[in-house]
Amino acid sequence: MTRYSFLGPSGTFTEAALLQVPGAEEAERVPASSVLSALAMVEDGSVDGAMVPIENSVEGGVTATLDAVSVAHNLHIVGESLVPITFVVASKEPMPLSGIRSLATHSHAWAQVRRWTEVTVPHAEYIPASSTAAGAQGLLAETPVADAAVCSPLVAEQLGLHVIASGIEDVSGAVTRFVLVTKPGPSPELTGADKTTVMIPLPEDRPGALMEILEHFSTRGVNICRIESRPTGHGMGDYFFSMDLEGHIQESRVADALTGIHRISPKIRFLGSYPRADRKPQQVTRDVSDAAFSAARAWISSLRHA
Ligand SMILES: O=C(O)C(=O)Cc1ccccc1
Repeated sequence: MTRYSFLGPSGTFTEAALLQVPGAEEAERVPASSVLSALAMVEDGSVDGAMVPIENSVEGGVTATLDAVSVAHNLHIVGESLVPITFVVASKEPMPLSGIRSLATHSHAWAQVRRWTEVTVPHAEYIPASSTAAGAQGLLAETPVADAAVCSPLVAEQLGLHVIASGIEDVSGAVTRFVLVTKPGPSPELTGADKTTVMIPLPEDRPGALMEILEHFSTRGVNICRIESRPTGHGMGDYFFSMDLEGHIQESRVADALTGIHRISPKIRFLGSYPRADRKPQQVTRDVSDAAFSAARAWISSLRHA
């Protein structure tokens, strides 16, 4: 039976993301207490894959995931899921908002309700929890971790908690993007609506290196849908770029752009090509189509072998 780890316990947004994976409902789902331990289970072979948050439409990248996946040499992204995020405030017994002195939740959730909490419960202390579901569960412990929790409506319902306020997110319509990570292997097949994730170390002492890298994508019509710089941890000013591109490594324009970038940044790492969660088909202009690339290659080859 397939085994997947995820940021648990049951009822997290990450589990909702995992449940979008075909077959995950029947698979064994192994809760982990952190993103890093979910990924470690993939590395040590105790699970086949891990679902972890990577990017939020309001807060940006999830640095723990970006860094872990980019730096590890034995992890590969094979899929993505998008989960709409909405939060409630829940407590064990009914209570007025004015009575809340402490709120337990995950740091990403806290970051997304800061304005609401500042205005509505300004004196409430933030009690960090390893996930929104863990924070909610903590209310039922013999010594409750907090007066109330910020969690999903589903967790509040599953645990029989009282919902004191709902829709408390500062920006409505927020979505979190999660990735399914496995050990390295062949990428899922080309669907025509795919993404590719790469990690590109910025070469030192090369003025204009970032511009040169971006030009390779630009001239081949490869759209960048996420770009983030992260410190390598090896010294001040030493950075890598984490990027998502539209397209699949099996498409010439993507492969050709990465071939060009390899000459500028030989330590570039390919982290996977996988189907887009929104299935939005790729519009490829004629001059960067696979057919255009193979016609160009055939032409050069005919010149070299004449
Ligand atoms: O704590 C959770 O439920 C998670 O899955 C992490 C998270 C928290 C807030 C928004 C998105 C993901």
